[in-house]
Amino acid sequence: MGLEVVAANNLRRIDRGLRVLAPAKLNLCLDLLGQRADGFHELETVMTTVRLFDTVELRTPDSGEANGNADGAIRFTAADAAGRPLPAEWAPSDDSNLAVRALRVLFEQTGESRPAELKLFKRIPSQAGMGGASSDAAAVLVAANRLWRLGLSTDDLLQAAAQLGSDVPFFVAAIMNETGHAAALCRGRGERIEPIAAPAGKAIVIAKPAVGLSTASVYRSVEQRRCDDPRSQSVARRLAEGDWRGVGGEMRNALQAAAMRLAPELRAVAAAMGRLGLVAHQLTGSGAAWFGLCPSLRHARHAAARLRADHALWACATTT
Ligand SMILES: C[C@](O)(CO)[C@H](O)COP(=O)(O)OP(=O)(O)OC[C@H]1O[C@@H](n2ccc(N)nc2=O)[C@H](O)[C@@H]1O
Ligand SMILES: Nc1ncnc2c1ncn2[C@@H]1O[C@H](COP(=O)(O)OP(=O)(O)OP(=O)(O)O)[C@@H](O)[C@H]1O
Repeated sequence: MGLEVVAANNLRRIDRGLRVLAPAKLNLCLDLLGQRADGFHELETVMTTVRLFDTVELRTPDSGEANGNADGAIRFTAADAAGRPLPAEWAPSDDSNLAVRALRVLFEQTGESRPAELKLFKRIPSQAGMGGASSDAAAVLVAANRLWRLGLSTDDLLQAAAQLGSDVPFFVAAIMNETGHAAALCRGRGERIEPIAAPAGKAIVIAKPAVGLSTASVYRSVEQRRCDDPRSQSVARRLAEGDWRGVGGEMRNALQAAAMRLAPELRAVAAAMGRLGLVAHQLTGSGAAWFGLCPSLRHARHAAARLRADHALWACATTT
């Protein structure tokens, strides 16, 4: 069977299965509204997907291979974009990978398990605040539901997603979108999503130092757990209007100071971004990636090339 569009350009039928593009996200604004009794933080954050993707392939094993692949058995492999074995610091290549855990959560929720072949190709850097693991998990939930016609509603999928992580529901909503692109104002732990009808195609440069940051450690190190002047709602309005300079004028990230204390390397990244003529720049999520809004894609490409050549950073130019 050849490639055939199933429902959207980010979800395609492949032999015995589905291939899904799992996008990265950036937090254009992140406000903390206090710490909750369960230890999590109440958030208001504006998230957008960007056109940098991991690829998830989910298949029903060939009947010839079914031997030893019992009902519910998951054969999982993880690789880089070129199909080479994944370095351990990128993501686990065993059952602890969030993509595998997503399949198990779905099997538990539906009471139905299937033999499955799951392949993950990573491009999104890890411990970057770009939601790579969360997006992979969301891609698995959407793919499994479609492939095996499990009949879960969007609400069921969002509920399964919230069990896997605070960012996972945002990605389920994004991947279920026609275009695979989404922006949203997210509240609660991050799982309450209010979509923003934002124009796509805005240019961005992203850079990450070699160091990664653990999300839990960054939240633990925050000094001010409630923002005096939350800006996410205003950034969401600017984004809906396509006002990139307006977004740049108001955006901020309440986790940035804590991330910079834990990874002092970020000072050099911020300084390098500051010399590139960007509209605005800041940390995404809990880091360690840093991004800048650019006046054009050409500008973003030039900026990424300089960040790679002059500062030896992982860097890419992309769009929302
Ligand atoms: C930094 C962000 O990516 C911004 O979008 C998210 O807030 C983090 O989302 P995530 O990686 O899906 O996070 P989870 O896996 O749910 O939580 C990881 C850890 O981050 C902390 N955490 C996360 C979300 C939240 N609203 N408050 C928190 O304090 C908790 O210590 C938690 O144990
Ligand atoms: N599919 C996966 N991809 C990447 N990391 C994974 C995956 N599954 C589990 N992990 C583990 O989760 C950790 C953090 O994941 P990830 O890179 O998505 O976090 P992050 O960039 O901080 O994203 P977030 O914005 O959600 O906080 C990694 O260090 C890795 O050990």
